[in-house]
Amino acid sequence: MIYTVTFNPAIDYVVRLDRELSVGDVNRAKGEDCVLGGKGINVSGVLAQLGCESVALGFVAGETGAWLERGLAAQGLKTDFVHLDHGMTRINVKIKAGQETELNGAGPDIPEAAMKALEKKLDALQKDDILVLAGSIPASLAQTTYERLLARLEGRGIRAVVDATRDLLVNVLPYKPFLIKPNNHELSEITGVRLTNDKEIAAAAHMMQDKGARNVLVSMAGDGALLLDEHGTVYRIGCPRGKVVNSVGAGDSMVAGFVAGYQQSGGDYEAALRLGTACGSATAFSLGLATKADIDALLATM
Ligand SMILES: Nc1ncnc2c1ncn2[C@@H]1O[C@H](COP(=O)(O)OP(=O)(O)OP(=O)(O)O)[C@@H](O)[C@H]1O
Ligand SMILES: O=P(O)(O)OC[C@@]1(O)O[C@H](CO)[C@@H](O)[C@@H]1O
Repeated sequence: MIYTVTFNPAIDYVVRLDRELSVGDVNRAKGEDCVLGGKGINVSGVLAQLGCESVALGFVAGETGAWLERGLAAQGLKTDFVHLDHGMTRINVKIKAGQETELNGAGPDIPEAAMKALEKKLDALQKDDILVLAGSIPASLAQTTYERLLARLEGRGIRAVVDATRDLLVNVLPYKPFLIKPNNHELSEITGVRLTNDKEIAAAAHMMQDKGARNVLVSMAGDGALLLDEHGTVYRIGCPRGKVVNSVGAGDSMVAGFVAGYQQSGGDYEAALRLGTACGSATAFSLGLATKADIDALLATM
């Protein structure tokens, strides 16, 4: 089974402007949509499109949390959230003007009792299960939070996939995650190296592998992705063509496609990278997350 964990789910309020955002003025929207989000939840959504069952874990709070939970159930997703007594699941504002601007909330505090409730759920994981830890954590939690979960699960044969930034990601490396997926900017920030070409990106991916990551998938938005697999092979893939509508969730879709592709191909990394790319790009070319039809249509062109 695949489990995703979203510490900080969100309702994504996507606002479209027909001009550039004018900071400090009243901006009138051309239209708006609400999309259920948060990185792990997005991974679960795309996995479902690909025919892979998953359970979305994490924390929800307040009326927005209840709305999110109902919406996911209506989409047929399995969830098993810890309910927080205080605060509300955040609403993240995504402004689609000439450029994309995002305003992500801090999210509700997660008390120790709620952390323990999540750990109890994770204790039920079995050998060969996949655990996806994706996205930010509320400011009240330590940057060792993902590390704490992997330390508890160590030695149980669970494959961890981690999509996070800075210390939250770096701290899990000693626990040998199956996959990490930084984008090129995040990788540059972590390694402290300016990355200007594939050779430099591959070298930075090797640095992450030396620290413990088994597979390193570096996404580069419209420039595609580079994979350094656990055997030391580097794969480079470009993007299929299309019109970018909303790239929010493209990285999560790539993670979902990679995991599904890996499982469905019996461990073929090239196939995993191809499906990951099709999913990432199909989401970038859609308003919300990619559907199976969108993904299949792009795969046929690759
Ligand atoms: N502009 C684009 N055109 C085509 N494909 C794209 C574009 N942006 C993203 N993608 C696809 O999605 C994948 C992941 O994108 P990206 O590198 O932006 O991830 P990310 O930074 O984690 O994104 P996010 O945080 O918005 O989910 C890319 O490797 C590519 O396949
Ligand atoms: O604040 P985080 O947790 O880093 O990112 C949250 C978020 O931007 O990630 C998803 C897209 O990847 C959105 O659905 C959501 O709003």
